[in-house]
Amino acid sequence: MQSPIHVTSEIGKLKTVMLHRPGKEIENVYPEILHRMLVDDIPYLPIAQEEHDLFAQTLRDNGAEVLYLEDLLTDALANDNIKDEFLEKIIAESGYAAGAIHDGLKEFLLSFSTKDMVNKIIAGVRKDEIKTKYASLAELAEDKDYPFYMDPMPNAYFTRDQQACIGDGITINRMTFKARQRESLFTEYIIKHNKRFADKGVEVWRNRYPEGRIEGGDELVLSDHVLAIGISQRTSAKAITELAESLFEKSDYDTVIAIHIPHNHAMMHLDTVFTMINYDQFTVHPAILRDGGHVDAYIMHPGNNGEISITHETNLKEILKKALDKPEIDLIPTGGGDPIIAPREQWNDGSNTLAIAPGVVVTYDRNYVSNDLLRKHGILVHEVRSSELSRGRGGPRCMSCPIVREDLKK
Ligand SMILES: NC(=O)NCCC[C@H](N)C(=O)O
Repeated sequence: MQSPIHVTSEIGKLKTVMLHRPGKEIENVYPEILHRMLVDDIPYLPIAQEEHDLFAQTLRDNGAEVLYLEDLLTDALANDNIKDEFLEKIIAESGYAAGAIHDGLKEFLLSFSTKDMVNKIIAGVRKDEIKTKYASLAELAEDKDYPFYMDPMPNAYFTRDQQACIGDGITINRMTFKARQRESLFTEYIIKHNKRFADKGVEVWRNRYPEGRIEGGDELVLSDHVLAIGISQRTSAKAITELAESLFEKSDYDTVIAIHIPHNHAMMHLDTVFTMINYDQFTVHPAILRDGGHVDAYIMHPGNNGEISITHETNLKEILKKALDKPEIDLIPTGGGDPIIAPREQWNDGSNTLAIAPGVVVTYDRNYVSNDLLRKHGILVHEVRSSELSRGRGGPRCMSCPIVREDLKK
């Protein structure tokens, strides 16, 4: 049976992609919680939505089917029993497994249509929106001034991270920070219960329950047998090992390149500093390269007796040449490598390009130095508006989860 998920590269023509249109969750962020919510500023919602609609239209204009996370989840919850089970889980993961607040939240959320309920869960539930029949002292007195029972999910529009499609399967991710952990429960329900995916042979390479942390921004599908993964602020060596074991056992993937990157907010995932844009071309933020273009990379292959063999290599170009079987690799530096322009444009996701076909990318318009350089290297660049979307600290790759891409010609 043909899986509804099929992604064997970063660059094959994009056929189907999942997005989330930013909603009220953006307006439930205020300065005191910015840091914990993993954003650096508060986007102006009407403009963020306009920009996001233009991004989605750019993808459609180039032949991609755009699916929205909120619609996929709504359809997955069509059956009342599944909706009830989902509500129990999301309320428990929000901190209320039982009790008056649990009951109040459930009654409140069930008063909406399923679509509005999904949007409400993403937006967050304020304390003054529900009435509880009885509240314990802890519920009344602890965190009295905190306004939410259910926190908003302002990062939900970065649909890259909650999961990642690899080959005919998916990783449903255990995310690092509390602010994002509930988001991958949505993916679990979509894969299990949305008719497009349920019982259609989708392999789950790794689900959200093992201990190791992993996020899709670190998972780069370089080919039909090579995966690159960031060892980063968001993805641990443990999760990478578990994923490699699963892929080597169950899929055609035989190479996992784990690349160590700085562990900080500006470079939280591998795709904030390194993306594939053509058969032999990549964007790279110069700050991850030591003299002579070196990184710390660990190349993993299936070894003997189910073990994994690991070699340490450092020359990024050589690693990529070998993994992709190419005579040369063009590494295009963000901001031309300038000491001010490169970090400025990287901060606003100048390295975070989304390839929609080999040599064709979508980027933020604000990173004009990097965009011009891409053009000079022969890349076709579709720029999208980015004043507000970029405030969430993610770019076009972060905002998209490819579900189907065309295979590359061999
Ligand atoms: N793949 C990505 O780099 N996604 C960007 C996620 C930004 C979001 N504010 C976060 O910190 O998780």
